[in-house]
Amino acid sequence: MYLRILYIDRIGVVHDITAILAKRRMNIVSMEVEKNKIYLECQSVPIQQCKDCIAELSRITGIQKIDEISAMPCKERAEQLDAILTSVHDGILSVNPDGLITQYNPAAARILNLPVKKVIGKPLEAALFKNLLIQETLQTGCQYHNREVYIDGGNSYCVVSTIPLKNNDNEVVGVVALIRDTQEVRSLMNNMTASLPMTFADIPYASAVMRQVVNQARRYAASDSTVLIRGETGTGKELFARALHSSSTRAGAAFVPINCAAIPETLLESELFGYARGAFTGAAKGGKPGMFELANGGTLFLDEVGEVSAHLQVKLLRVLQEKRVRRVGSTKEVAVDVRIIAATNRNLEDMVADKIFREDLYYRLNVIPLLIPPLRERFEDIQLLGELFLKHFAEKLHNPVQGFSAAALQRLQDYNWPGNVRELKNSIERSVNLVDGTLVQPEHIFLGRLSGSQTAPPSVQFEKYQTLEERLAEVEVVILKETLRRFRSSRRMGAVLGLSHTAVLKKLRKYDFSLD
Ligand SMILES: Nc1ncnc2c1ncn2[C@@H]1O[C@H](COP(=O)(O)OP(=O)(O)OP(=O)(O)O)[C@@H](O)[C@H]1O
Repeated sequence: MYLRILYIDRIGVVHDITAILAKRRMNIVSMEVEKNKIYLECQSVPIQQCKDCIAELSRITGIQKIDEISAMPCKERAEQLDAILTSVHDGILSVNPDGLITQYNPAAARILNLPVKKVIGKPLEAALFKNLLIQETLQTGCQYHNREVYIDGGNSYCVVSTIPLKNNDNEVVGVVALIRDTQEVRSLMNNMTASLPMTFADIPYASAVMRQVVNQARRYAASDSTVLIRGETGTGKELFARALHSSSTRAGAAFVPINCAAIPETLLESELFGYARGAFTGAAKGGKPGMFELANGGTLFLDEVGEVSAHLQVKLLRVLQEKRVRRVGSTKEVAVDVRIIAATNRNLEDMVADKIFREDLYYRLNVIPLLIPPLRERFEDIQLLGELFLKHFAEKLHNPVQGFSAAALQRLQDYNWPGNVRELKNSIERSVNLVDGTLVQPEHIFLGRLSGSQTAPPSVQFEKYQTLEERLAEVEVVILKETLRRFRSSRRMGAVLGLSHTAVLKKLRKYDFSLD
C-alpha cells in the first residue's frame, strides 16, 4: 500500500501518523518526507483495513488530503533514471565512495564490451576499468574532460569525461563518468566540422570542364582504388575527397582527413601510424591508434601528400603495399582496410625527377588521377560561385545585399584567382562586410593581398651584406608577426594574406611562430 499524505506543517504531525500505523500494527516499509507531504510504503493489508486506516489518519489535525498512489516517488525517479540511462547513446558509469559501481548503462556495456551483470556492484578494479580515470577522480576530486583512454582488455579506445560528486563538506562521495566510443566521436566531429559540401550534388559548377571533372569523379567513387587529386591551392580538392568518400560504399565509415603539411614530421609519423604503449616519454598509457587504424573500413585523406618527408614516404609505401600498419614502438602489425585519397598542389613528377618524392610511392598514389582545374580556366563558375557565396555571407552577416553590379562582376571575371575558390570565397566575404547598398560595387572588391593602406608597411632594419632572400625573409617575419597578432588563426591569416591556411601554417612553422 502506497499513500501520499498532504498536511499543514506542525511539530509532531509525522509522529501522529506513524503512531496510528504502529497502533494498527502496520509495518512502514519506506517513507519519504517532503515539504507538507509524506509518502508512505506500508505492508499490504486487506482493503477494508486500508480504508479504516485512511479514515483514522484523515482525522489527525492538519491532514488535508490522503491519496493511494501506485509507487513511491523514489521508485518512479529510479525508473525514469533507468529509462534515460537505457535510452542515451553515451555510456554512463557511476561509482560510490568505496569505488563500487552503482550505475552502468547498456551504452557503456556496448562501448566497453562488458555486460551489465558483470559490472554492477563490483569494484572498479575487478571490472577492469583501471584506465578510465574514475579512480583518479575519486581519489583527487579532479575532473577530466574528453580524455581518450585505452580500454584494458578491450584493445580499443574510448573518450571519457569524469565528474566528481561532492558533499557539503566538499568531500568526494562518488564519480560519474561519461564514456563515448572514439569512432563515434570522430565521425561526429567529421560531420560537425564538415562545413564543406559532402556530396557531388553539393559541388556547384556552371562550366563544361567542371561537369566533366565531377562526372569523372562520380565514376571513380564506385571504385576502391587510390585517387590522387591534383589542383592548385583552393580549387576544392578536399571537397572532392569528401564527395568521393560519401558516394562510395565506405560512406557509412569514417572519413579521416590529415594535412601532412600542417603537422611536424615527428608528430606526423605517430599521427598516421599510432604508437604502442610506452613508445616514448609522454606517450598515452595504452598507446594510441593512428589515422590508418581510425579510418579502418573508411577513407583516409592524405592532404598535401607532396610534403611528406623521405623517411615517412618509405613507411607510407609499405602500408599501401601491405595494407598493414605497425604502430611506432611496436613489433605487432595490424591489418587495415582503408581507401586512400591523396591530394597535392605540388608537381609530383618534377619532385620525382628531382628525387624529392619516391617514384614507387608516386605510382602507388597516382592510380586514379583527378585534376581539378583552376578557377581562371572555368570562367562561367566565377559568377555562379560568386553569387552563391554572396547569398551565403549576406545571410550569415545579416546584410541585405542582393547581387553584383555589372562592373563588380566584370572585376571578378577579369582577375586570375591564384588562390582559386578559396580566394573568391574570402573576397566575397570581405565585400559583404563592406557593402551597404543592395549591390556589390567594384570598390567593395579587394583582390590579391591587402594594399599598404590596410596593413602597416613593415619596418625592417636590414643588416649590411644580406642576400635578397634574407631580406625578404625579414619582411615576411614582420608581416607574419603582425597578422598573427591581429588574427590568431591560420585560416583568417590566410584570408588576409591571400594564402591557403596550410601555406600559413608552413610559414609559421618555418619561423617558429605558434598559434597558441
Ligand atoms: N566548387 C566549390 N563550391 C563551393 N565551395 C568550394 C568549391 N571549391 C572550393 N570551395 C571552397 O573553397 C575552400 C577551399 O576548398 P578546399 O579546402 O577543398 O581546397 P583545396 O584544394 O583542398 O585547398 P588546399 O590545397 O589549399 O588544401 C573551401 O572553403 C571550400 O568550401
